[in-house]
Amino acid sequence: VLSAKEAFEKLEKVGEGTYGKVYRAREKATGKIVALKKTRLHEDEEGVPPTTLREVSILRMLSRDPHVVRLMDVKQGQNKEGKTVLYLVFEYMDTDLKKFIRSFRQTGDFIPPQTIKSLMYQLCKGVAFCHGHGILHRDLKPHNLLMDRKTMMLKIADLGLARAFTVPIKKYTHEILTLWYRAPEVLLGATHYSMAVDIWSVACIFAELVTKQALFPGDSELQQLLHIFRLLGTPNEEVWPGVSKLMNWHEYPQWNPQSLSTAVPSLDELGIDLLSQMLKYEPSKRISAKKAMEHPYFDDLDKR
Ligand SMILES: NS(=O)(=O)c1cc(-c2nc3ccccc3s2)cs1
Repeated sequence: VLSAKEAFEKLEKVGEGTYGKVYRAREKATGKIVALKKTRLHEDEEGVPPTTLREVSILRMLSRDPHVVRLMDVKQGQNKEGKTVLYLVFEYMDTDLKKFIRSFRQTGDFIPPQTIKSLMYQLCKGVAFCHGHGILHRDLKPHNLLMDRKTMMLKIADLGLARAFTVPIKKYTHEILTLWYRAPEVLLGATHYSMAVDIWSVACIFAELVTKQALFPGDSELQQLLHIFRLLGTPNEEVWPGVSKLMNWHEYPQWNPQSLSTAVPSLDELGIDLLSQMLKYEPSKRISAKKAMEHPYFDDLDKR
C-alpha cells in the first residue's frame, strides 16, 4: 500500500483547518484532485486511538449526505518526527462560504436572495442530516462551509471531528477560534449543549449572507455576549428559564430587544420570521433544522 506521501502530490495549502492542515492534492494514480487533510494525533499511546477510529467511521457514514463534504479515504502515515498522522482524503470543493461572501463584499454587489435561499436550504438539510444521526457540528461558520461555484452546491466540512478531537482553544495555527457563531449557552458556560448550538450558528450565517457583515462580531467571550444582548435584549429568567444559573452568568447591563429587521434590513418578512425562530434564547425553543426546512420562507425555492 502506498503511503499518503507517494500516493498524493500536494499542490497548495487551502485552509488552515481547525483540525490540522488541508491541502489541494492530486492523487497520482488517478490524477483526481482532492482535499487532503492531515490530522496530527495527540495520542501518547501507540497508533490511532479507538475514539478517533469511531469518529472517522461516523464521518465516513455522514459524508454520504450530499450536503456534507465527502470523505473518500483515510490513510494512516508517519510524519517527519515519526508521529502517527491521519490523512483524510476528501472530495475537492473550489471555495468556501467565507471567500464567497467576501467576493460580494468587495464588489459591493448583494448576494441574490434566491441564492441565499438555496444556500440556506442546503445548509439546513446538511445540519438536519447530521442532527438526525445525533452528531453536532459545534463549530459551524462560513469558513467550514464549502462551495462549488459552478453548481452552487454547499457542503459542511470539519464535521463531527469536534467529537474525536477536543475543540482546540486556538486554531491549529496560532489563529484565534472565532466566537461570532457561538451560541449564548456555550458562551455562558453550559456544559450539556444541544443541537440548538448549530442552529444558532446557522442563524448567524443566514444574517451574514444577507448583509455581508457578521451579525455578532465579538472579539472576546464577554463582547460576544454583549453584541448578542444589545440586539436581542439581555436574557432573563422569563425569556430563558435557568439562564441566571449558568456558570458564566453575572449581572449584565439591561438592554431591551430590538427588532431583527434593524440588524438585517433587506431580509423579507418570512426570512425575518425564520431568523427569529433560529435565534430564540432558550435552546429548546430554537427551531430545529428539519422544521426550518419546512418554513414558508423556503416555499418559493425550487427544491427538485
Ligand atoms: N479556503 S478555500 O480555498 O476556499 C478551500 C478550502 C477547501 C477545503 N476542503 C476541505 C475538505 C475537508 C475538510 C476541510 C476542508 S477545507 C477546499 S478549497
